[in-house]
Amino acid sequence: MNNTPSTGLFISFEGIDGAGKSSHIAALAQAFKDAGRTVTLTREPGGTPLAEKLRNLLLHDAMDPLTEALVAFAARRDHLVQVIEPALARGEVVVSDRFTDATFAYQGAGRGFDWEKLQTLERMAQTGSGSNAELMREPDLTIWFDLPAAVAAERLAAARVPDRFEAQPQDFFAAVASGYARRCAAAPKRFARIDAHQPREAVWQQVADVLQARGYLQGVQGAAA
Ligand SMILES: Nc1ncnc2c1ncn2[C@@H]1O[C@H](COP(=O)(O)OP(=O)(O)O)[C@@H](O)[C@H]1O
Ligand SMILES: Cc1cn([C@H]2C[C@H](O)[C@@H](COP(=O)(O)OP(=O)(O)O)O2)c(=O)[nH]c1=O
Repeated sequence: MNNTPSTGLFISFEGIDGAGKSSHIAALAQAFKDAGRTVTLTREPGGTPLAEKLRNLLLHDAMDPLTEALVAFAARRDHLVQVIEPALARGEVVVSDRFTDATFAYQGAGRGFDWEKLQTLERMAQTGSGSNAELMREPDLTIWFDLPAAVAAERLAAARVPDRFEAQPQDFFAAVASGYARRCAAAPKRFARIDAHQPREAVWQQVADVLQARGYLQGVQGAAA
């Protein structure tokens, strides 16, 4: 039964590489579908043909930190205009694997790029992307998977061939994690911190509890595979 409101809802998932996001994003999308909502499941960098090309550059070509930030925000702008805003205007649930907090965490805290300049770019890229010219679009909820960098490294070593970011040393990911903590402290209402250093079922339960507590989804069943 669908008794959730049919206004658009924008949820982002964040965390260092290997934090365990991917294991839960599809399950959350399915839970919304089971509740009768239409879901747009997407990711950053990416989500449109142009942004996927920019993703490929970002993940594989060396570039300086400003270029990296500009490429990330260029991809984000296209993603917002082409996909996220239209879906929200249709009343859908948009679930994005990463959004702007990743740029603050990776390019800001990780690469050391100036935080205030990122805030300027954030305002430029995320304002006026939809019908409201004044609105700076942000997620309604950001689910942050917090995991020590050493644990994420162990998980990834067993899992996949690293890309340009995943190949970074553990110190880089400790810095990235501190960037997420800083963004969380600055926007405590938008952020929900998940203790990702738990078995999958316990992590899923925390995600379900957050959605229930915020009134976005009632009686969430089942754990991620
Ligand atoms: N709670 C967990 N405990 C142990 N391993 C996990 C857990 N969640 C995910 N993993 C494993 O860790 C690796 C990284 O998970 P993944 O979901 O791809 O992370 P992310 O999408 O955040 O980079 C995968 O091999 C996955 O199977
Ligand atoms: C959105 C975004 C991601 N990234 C990085 C984080 C990740 O290492 C990488 C891609 O993210 P992700 O899709 O999580 O990688 P994977 O599919 O391999 O799990 O891009 C940035 O550096 N800046 C950004 O703005």
